[in-house]
Amino acid sequence: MTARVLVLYTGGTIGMVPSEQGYVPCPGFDGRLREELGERAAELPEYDLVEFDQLIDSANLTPAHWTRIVQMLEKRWHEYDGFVVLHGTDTMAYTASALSFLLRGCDRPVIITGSQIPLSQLRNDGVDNLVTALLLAADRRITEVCVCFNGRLLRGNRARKVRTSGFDAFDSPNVPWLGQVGIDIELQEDLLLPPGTPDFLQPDFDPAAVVMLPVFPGMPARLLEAAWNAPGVRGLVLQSYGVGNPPDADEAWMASLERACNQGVTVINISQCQQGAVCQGVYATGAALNRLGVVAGADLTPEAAFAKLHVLLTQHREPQAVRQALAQVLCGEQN
Ligand SMILES: NC(=O)C[C@H](N)C(=O)O
Repeated sequence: MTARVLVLYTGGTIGMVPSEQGYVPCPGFDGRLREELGERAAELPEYDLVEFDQLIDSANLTPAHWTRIVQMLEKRWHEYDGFVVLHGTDTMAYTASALSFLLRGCDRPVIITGSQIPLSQLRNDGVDNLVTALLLAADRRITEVCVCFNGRLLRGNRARKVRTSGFDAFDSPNVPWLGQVGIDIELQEDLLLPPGTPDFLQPDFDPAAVVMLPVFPGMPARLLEAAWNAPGVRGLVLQSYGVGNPPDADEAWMASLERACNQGVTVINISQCQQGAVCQGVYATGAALNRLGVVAGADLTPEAAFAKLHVLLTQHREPQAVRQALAQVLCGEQN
């Protein structure tokens, strides 16, 4: 029996066409793709393609789009062996992270891809990325959300966009790739997550619930205050220095952070470094955060920390419960 794959086109460069203002998403991707693939389509897994009613440049992504994607997949989950989500690269890592937390108990491949140059252009990376994604979406050894780009298979919640214009735009700086595509498709089977039993979440996200802030030298306390004290904010992703160090000598700044924690805002601390983990306590500056109840975000990427906090805030009301859940490893997102 041949595998059947559902492709969901959400927008992004892969299906864009030129306009006077630059590239814009364009409906009718299925027809353009089948024309491009021609007879080669017969060698691929059988696929159906559905698209968002409103295609987006992924710069316009909001958390509501994550729920929309889950709804569209969930409705057809048992009709297909695997799924490809075509997405813009700008916020692909956010969506890959969010889907990994929302598609709880995932038991088949969900491969997210896109491209740096549209399929409509002579020289493009869209065809290759899509063909590889289709083949991987038919591989039942994969039972998790992955990003596939330029021959790399990455855990979705570990992936980051690391280049603006190179075809090798995605990497997972803190963990090895799950697979590599050269002459052969090589999967690191020992690294893949085991299948679960689907129990998907389709939350009604409050887009205002989470803010993310990098610390910078001389950052005024009032900026921190304005961020966490804005209406609706229940979570703050703080991107501190090195192994998780904030400017603890700034009393007003630390007092603001303490007020945030005391007023029920869940704060997770991650590093501005590309690689490595937060360890609050190596330095006295970082140890100050332990006293306030700031969650140490281990080696989470900013995208995964943001998405994890958003999802957990829809599941738990009590800040203490959110903090406890944040510290757990849910689907390979942190060590
Ligand atoms: N390469 C891309 O897909 C970039 C585009 N702006 C997007 O994220 O939708």
